[in-house]
Amino acid sequence: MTTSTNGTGDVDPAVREELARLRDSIDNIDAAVVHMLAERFKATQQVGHLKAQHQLPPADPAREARQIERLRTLAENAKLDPAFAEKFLNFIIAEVIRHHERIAESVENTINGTSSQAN
Ligand SMILES: O=C(O)C(=O)C[C@]1(C(=O)O)C=C[C@@H](O)C=C1
Repeated sequence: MTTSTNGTGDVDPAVREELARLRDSIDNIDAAVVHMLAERFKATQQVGHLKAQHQLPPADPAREARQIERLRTLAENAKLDPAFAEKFLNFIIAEVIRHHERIAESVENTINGTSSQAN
């Protein structure tokens, strides 16, 4: 293995620059992911309210199966591990379902005249 230190323990400036450039790109991607997730959760909050108002169940396993199938194909085409893409989507959906359940409880409590609020 080659070393990028110059013998005094300092990292080669060219390597340091390349690392900084790549980290800038990673920071931009992470920011985009956060913004996209925020938009997704804004949409799913609205779905949660719609479902609660019309007594629809928080989870829709058939819809999830279609989403997973679609995301796995997208991941394969993008050379991303489809198993990772599936785990990531399941992780997000589990959180969405938790939010849906909280919203449903809150709507029920409102109908029954008991307090508490979810947004
Ligand atoms: O599409 C819905 O019905 C949703 O509630 C959204 C969503 C999702 O996060 O994509 C969440 C829960 C359902 O099981 C399926 C999909």
